[in-house]
Amino acid sequence: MSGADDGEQAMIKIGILGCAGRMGRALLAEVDGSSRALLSGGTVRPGASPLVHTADGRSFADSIDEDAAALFARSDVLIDFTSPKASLDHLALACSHEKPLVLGTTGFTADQQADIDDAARTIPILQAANFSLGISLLSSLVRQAARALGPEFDAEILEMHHRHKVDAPSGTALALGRAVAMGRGVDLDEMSEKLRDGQIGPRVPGRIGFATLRGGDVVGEHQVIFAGMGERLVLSHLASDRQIFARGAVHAALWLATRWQEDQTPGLFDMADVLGL
Ligand SMILES: NC(=O)C1=CN([C@@H]2O[C@H](COP(=O)(O)OP(=O)(O)OC[C@H]3O[C@@H](n4cnc5c(N)ncnc54)[C@H](OP(=O)(O)O)[C@@H]3O)[C@@H](O)[C@H]2O)C=CC1
Ligand SMILES: O=C(O)C1=N[C@H](C(=O)O)C[C@H](O)C1
Repeated sequence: MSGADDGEQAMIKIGILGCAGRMGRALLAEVDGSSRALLSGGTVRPGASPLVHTADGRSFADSIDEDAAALFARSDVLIDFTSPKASLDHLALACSHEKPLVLGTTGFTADQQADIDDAARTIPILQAANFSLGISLLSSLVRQAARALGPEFDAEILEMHHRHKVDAPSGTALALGRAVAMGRGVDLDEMSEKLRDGQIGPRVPGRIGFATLRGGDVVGEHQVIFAGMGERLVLSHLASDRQIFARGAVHAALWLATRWQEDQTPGLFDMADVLGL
């Protein structure tokens, strides 16, 4: 593809960190099928096989290995859906190579999140706990509902995911909790209630409750319940195909890389920035 003089956009080279995982494989398929992106390669954990198969039967082995630094060097933008520890290593590489990073990993501690916020002063980072279009819209609806209903309506957030998920509550549930807190003008850390067991007493007014379910192959389901006296408002999102997250992440990577090529300014962005919400 040429580019500049015929008005076409240049292809963006995307590297996939942790490309053998559930999301990594979905991302390989998505980048491979994109008309705007070239796959610059992927990483696997040291010692793991570099041969990766996607759900639709495609096989990838070229430029897949354990050398994350080399992948950073040959990519315009990197996408990371791994684990908090691996993501922090990748964050350091993104800073030293001055490359934009799309972060989909969830389950960061407050200290790890502070490191991400710091790095965003040097490079552009797009972080989202959920790359689906539906959740981006749901977050703004939840904020609006929380503002309109006030704390007299008890807010409870319920999520269910597949049996392999290792963090709880899900990053999306926490983001929806932040949307409730923002709508009410309170701090989620002060108001959240994540554990209930035994003689817990009546519900404390104003708290934002979380409940976690795990099982089978559930891709990702979230409900935000506003329970009042005599009525309940239930807002929900059901993901039935993991590919929606990969599609959103690749769209975000193209947006972030283009932005970086145009103005070289760092910052921490989310899907609302990409979608213009
Ligand atoms: N933001 C969003 O829209 C979404 C976010 N997620 C989040 O993405 C993350 C990953 O989820 P999922 O794909 O289901 O998990 P998986 O466990 O299937 O995938 C993670 C992959 O990362 C690999 N990995 C870990 N460390 C390294 C490393 N240092 N170098 C290279 N590869 C590494 C793992 O390898 P190994 O198996 O050898 O350990 C594994 O293949 C989770 O935090 C999840 O919550 C998931 C879906 C959507
Ligand atoms: O681990 C998953 O699978 C998912 N994780 C994300 C989260 O923690 O919110 C997003 C999605 O629901 C799938």
